[in-house]
Amino acid sequence: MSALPALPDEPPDAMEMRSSRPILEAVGLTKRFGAFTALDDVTIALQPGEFHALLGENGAGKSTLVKCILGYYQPDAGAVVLDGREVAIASPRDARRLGLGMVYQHFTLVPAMSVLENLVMAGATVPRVVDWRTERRRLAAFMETMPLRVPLDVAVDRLSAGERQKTEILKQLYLGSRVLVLDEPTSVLTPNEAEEVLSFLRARASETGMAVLLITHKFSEVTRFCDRVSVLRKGRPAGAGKVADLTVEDMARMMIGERELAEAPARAASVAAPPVLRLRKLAAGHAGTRGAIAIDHLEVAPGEIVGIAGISGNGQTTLVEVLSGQTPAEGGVLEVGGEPYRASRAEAQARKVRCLPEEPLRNACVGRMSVSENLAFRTFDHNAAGAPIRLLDRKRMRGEAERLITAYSVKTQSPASPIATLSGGNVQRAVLARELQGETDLLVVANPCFGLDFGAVADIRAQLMAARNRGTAVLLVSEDLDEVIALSDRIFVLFEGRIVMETRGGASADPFAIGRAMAGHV
Ligand SMILES: Nc1ncnc2c1ncn2[C@@H]1O[C@H](COP(=O)(O)OP(=O)(O)OP(=O)(O)O)[C@@H](O)[C@H]1O
Repeated sequence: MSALPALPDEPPDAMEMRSSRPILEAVGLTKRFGAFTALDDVTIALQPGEFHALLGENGAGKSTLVKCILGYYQPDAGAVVLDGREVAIASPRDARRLGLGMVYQHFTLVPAMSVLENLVMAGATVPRVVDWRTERRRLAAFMETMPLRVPLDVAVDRLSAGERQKTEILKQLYLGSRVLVLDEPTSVLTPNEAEEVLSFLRARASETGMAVLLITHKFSEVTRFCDRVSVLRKGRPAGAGKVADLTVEDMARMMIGERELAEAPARAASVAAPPVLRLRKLAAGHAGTRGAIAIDHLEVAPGEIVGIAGISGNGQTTLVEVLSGQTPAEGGVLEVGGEPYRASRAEAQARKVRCLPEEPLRNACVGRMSVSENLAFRTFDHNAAGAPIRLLDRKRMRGEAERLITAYSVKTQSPASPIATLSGGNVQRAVLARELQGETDLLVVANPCFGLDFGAVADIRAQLMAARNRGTAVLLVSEDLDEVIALSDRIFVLFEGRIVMETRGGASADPFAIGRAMAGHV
């Protein structure tokens, strides 16, 4: 949000001055899942000291590629070459021993252990008896050299999302990773934290010769931090080059080919009407603890999008859990359509309330069940006319699933595939497809575009605006401030569980004022 500071002195292609032999090459990697080829003859080379972006739409094969390199999957063809020599990487442990590290989108730290314990225990070889005094001294000395700060003795579950992400990165540096793969590392960071982390890693790569492979959906991160880019489309190489020689449009075209993108419908004028959702003095969670909420007053009317802006951990999750029936409210008023609401499945059905929670694979799907079954969660127990049925109508379920898969461009091998085998972005599309079916009076969405490629972001924002224009009341809870501003009619800022600011959305919103309120400065 603030003006971006200058990049480190070294020019982007400084790595060309160094040895031209790549640290790491993945050559002709192919990976099949049954009859489906997720990765087809992909080659990528990382030079010492370079920051290399890996781009591709959801399901393009980015995670599969890095999982093949890091020993999570065994490729069906191709080789991984390290310092000019082919290496066998049978497991993630082998990768770690070779100095190949990864920072995932989800956290891999042990929540109950301290930062110190996590970093020491992550070592490739942990002695049977740990000399904690020596380990602490060594780690403290290492931390002294790091501009990223996290407290060593605090349990990881007490850290903010940003601190956890920094701990994951510090862990990899402490382990001495020479190649670092970052899977959308900034998705849980505030704009300032993202800037801090990427600037630091960029400088570190230039200084030490470490190569960084950055998986991202944000073009601004590519143009600002990366030297080169490789693009995948449908599992195949779709282009590569120096970032300095490419425009954002060039990279976008490589990703999507000739396809055209959805255009967001214009915001229709709204008509004054009584609110669909009404909260008064709503409390949930243990007062005074992280994540607890105490919301004085919040209303969402038909045909409006109300955005809840806030840094992760300020009560958004609890709010969505209360509205989706996962956490009970401890006091106050929660009404939908003018009546008290407890968010049971029957009530949600009757009042036409739909919800897209955070982490939909965990919170809104059963991973081992098929895409078709997951898409039918709302409808499997009644027929097309809405009457209850006793026997599952599998034919209708499959037909409906095929319709939704096409309408929402969900990439799946078949409606019968377990939903857990879909890429993250495609799970998100599938759940949104399910939740937007039929008439919806209230739609609660949490971080709807998290992890989505730019084409999917355009599709989903268009769907949300269309739902609003049809008269649905939409509560949009998002950590992406740009998204909240672009979509919302009104914005509320949540800080430590309370609404600390209300303002208009759209072009008249002041992102700096909202950003200050998000940080508690009002
Ligand atoms: N274990 C698996 N079994 C079957 N299919 C899989 C498996 N893992 C991945 N796939 C399929 O392989 C394709 C590539 O998935 P991958 O996760 O590599 O995509 P991605 O580019 O990382 O996407 P995203 O940006 O959404 O994370 C997808 O169509 C996915 O459904």
